[in-house]
Amino acid sequence: MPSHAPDPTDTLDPTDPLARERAHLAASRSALRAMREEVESLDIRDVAANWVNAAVLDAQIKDRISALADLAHTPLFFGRLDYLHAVGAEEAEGAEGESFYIGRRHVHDAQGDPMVIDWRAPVSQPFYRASKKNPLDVRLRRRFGYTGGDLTAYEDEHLSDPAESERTSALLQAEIERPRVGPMRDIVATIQPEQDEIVRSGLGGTVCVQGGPGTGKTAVGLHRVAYLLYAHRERLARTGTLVVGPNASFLRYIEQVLPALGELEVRQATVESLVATDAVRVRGTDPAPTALVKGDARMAEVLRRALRSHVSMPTEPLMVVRGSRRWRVPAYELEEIVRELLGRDIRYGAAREALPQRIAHAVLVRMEQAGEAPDDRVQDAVARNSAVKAAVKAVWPPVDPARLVLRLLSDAEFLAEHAEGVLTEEEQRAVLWPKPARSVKSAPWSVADAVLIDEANDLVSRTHSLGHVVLDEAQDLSPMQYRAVGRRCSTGSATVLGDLAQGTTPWATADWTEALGHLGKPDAVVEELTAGFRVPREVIAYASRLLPSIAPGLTEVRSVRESPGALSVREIAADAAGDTVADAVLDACREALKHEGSTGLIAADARVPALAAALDAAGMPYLSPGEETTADSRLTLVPASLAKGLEYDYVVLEEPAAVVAGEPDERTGLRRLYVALTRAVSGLTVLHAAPLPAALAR
Ligand SMILES: Nc1ncnc2c1ncn2[C@@H]1O[C@H](COP(=O)(O)OP(=O)(O)OP(=O)(O)O)[C@@H](O)[C@H]1O
Repeated sequence: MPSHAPDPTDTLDPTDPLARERAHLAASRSALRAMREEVESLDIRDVAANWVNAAVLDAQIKDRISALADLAHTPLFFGRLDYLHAVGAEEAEGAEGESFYIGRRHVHDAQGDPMVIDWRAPVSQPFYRASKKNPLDVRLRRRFGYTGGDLTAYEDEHLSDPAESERTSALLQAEIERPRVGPMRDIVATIQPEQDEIVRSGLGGTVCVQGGPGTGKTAVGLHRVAYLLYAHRERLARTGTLVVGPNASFLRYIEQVLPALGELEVRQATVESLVATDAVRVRGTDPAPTALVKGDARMAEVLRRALRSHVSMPTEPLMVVRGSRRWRVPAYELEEIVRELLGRDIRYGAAREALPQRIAHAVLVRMEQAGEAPDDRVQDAVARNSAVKAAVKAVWPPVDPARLVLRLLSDAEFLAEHAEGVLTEEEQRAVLWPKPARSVKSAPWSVADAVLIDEANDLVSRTHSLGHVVLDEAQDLSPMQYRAVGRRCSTGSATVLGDLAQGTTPWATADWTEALGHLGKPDAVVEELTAGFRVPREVIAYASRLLPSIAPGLTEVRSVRESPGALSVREIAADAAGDTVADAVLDACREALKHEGSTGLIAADARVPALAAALDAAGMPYLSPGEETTADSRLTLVPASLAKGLEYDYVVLEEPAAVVAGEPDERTGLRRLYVALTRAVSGLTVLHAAPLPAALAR
């Protein structure tokens, strides 16, 4: 596969391929400008009937204008495909194949002919999937290399030429090796075949991706939403899409990927923010054993029972007076109605709303039997009759979900009544608050409690389901949290991304099939990604020493990085307090900062204040995780608990033993360490004064 470097003189030669490609780039850019100008010049005064329409249209136009922006540093196209035959034509027809430029968005000329094809279009797919073994009718695949915004190189693969051997692409490799500054970026130019299969899998099915650190799970998930939005734009615009990530700093890190792909409407949230309500303020924390029980799926059954216990069987007949007549519905018949509603798979609130009409219907039957001919209006009126209302209130009272949970966590008897046979006595004691709470407002709600309230909410009235949800770092969710996410895609589909070896919660997922059951998607397909794009060979080999202790049986990541990576493990002297000497840490950071790109200083959460003070004292500015690295500010101080999902060119990891000790048990500690060890793109320096954990020291 020949690579072509630029020759400044040949830009003038129209027969030179690079010059021609540059000319196509220039022409595409002006075509894009023309498309943007056309939208900008739209006058909506005549078409918008009222100000609401006008505002909506105006917002859509603004979005469209920003989607049509030509970003100086994002190349308009990154590849070209020359087909052997016309797309869709029979090969025998011998029609000359067309050539297509593949880019982030569609660009057409004044005649409407395509200049650049969206990477998500069907004709673009072979750019990602075609190989020498299966050329997919592609004669030539060309990748473009850019320096700044300038097209400076290209690389050809003649996929249908048996004489040309298959080699890895230097441009692709260069893209993978490129140092990181700033937030996460898209990978449209270099999506790999196994990733593309996940990205383009249909909207109907849920896909779960197990993949080690840096295998591109997050990237794949985000590109899948972009793909689905392209392929099912109308449906998803109606139903909505959502990306769920572990914390706010992670969401900030990934937030620019979808807008860069032209998708501005995807909501991003944490599970906590999803279940948050105005009435319930989270300010409490649970000890691990409590959180473990509260996050257990059996809590859903306890809630269901507790809620249904509010329904009581009618013991009195109902008497409805209309005009001079009285209509009597006996208790046994009311009971039948209630039992029928209880037996149906409808929400508590929906059943409560249906009940007056059912009772009214029973009254109407009696009216008909007496020779009257009541119509629907009469039935409505009976349903609104005060006696009916009172009966409904007595039999099927309204329930406030937060109050229901409050009572379960405060009232040992009420809990025992509904947890009988579901939770052990010890488990019941674990979930009860030490002191009963008086009101929803003052209760010490925890994150796990908010999830319980969300479950109760859904039992009362169905949660709105979106069209597609991407769930990242899924391995850390409790069963109850999976359920919370699952009800937000109950009629849609999901992309579940995670790594069992990186689970650091006491309830971390041990098995994807079980987790997918909690999500309500038991039929989801589980795919595995094993090619590692982030972590260089030596570094991943070092981190993988932990795998047998933290997730036996998982496949080790195979780094596709060319660079072996700089790995340095240094023992340093401890100070009087037994801590690593801050000077050594600062020196290692200075050393790392000599390289291009970002540096992350990762340490046990408890060590962060001391390190922050040392950095301040040394006059070294630093960022918090998720804050954007810039050319001037490239050092981030990262508490180990926030490192998940993030990456830095160079990582200085302070005191592995402290990272392990920061967690309640050793396995979780080693998993936390595994996460910290796998954040580096180019180099990792491990500094320790305490002995290294045995699994690592091996
Ligand atoms: N096909 C690809 N081409 C170029 N870069 C890629 C590709 N796939 C992934 N990467 C890069 O590899 C890095 C790791 O990707 P990503 O964060 O998606 O991995 P992950 O599996 O979610 O990792 P973790 O388990 O640590 O959260 C990112 O910088 C991403 O851009």
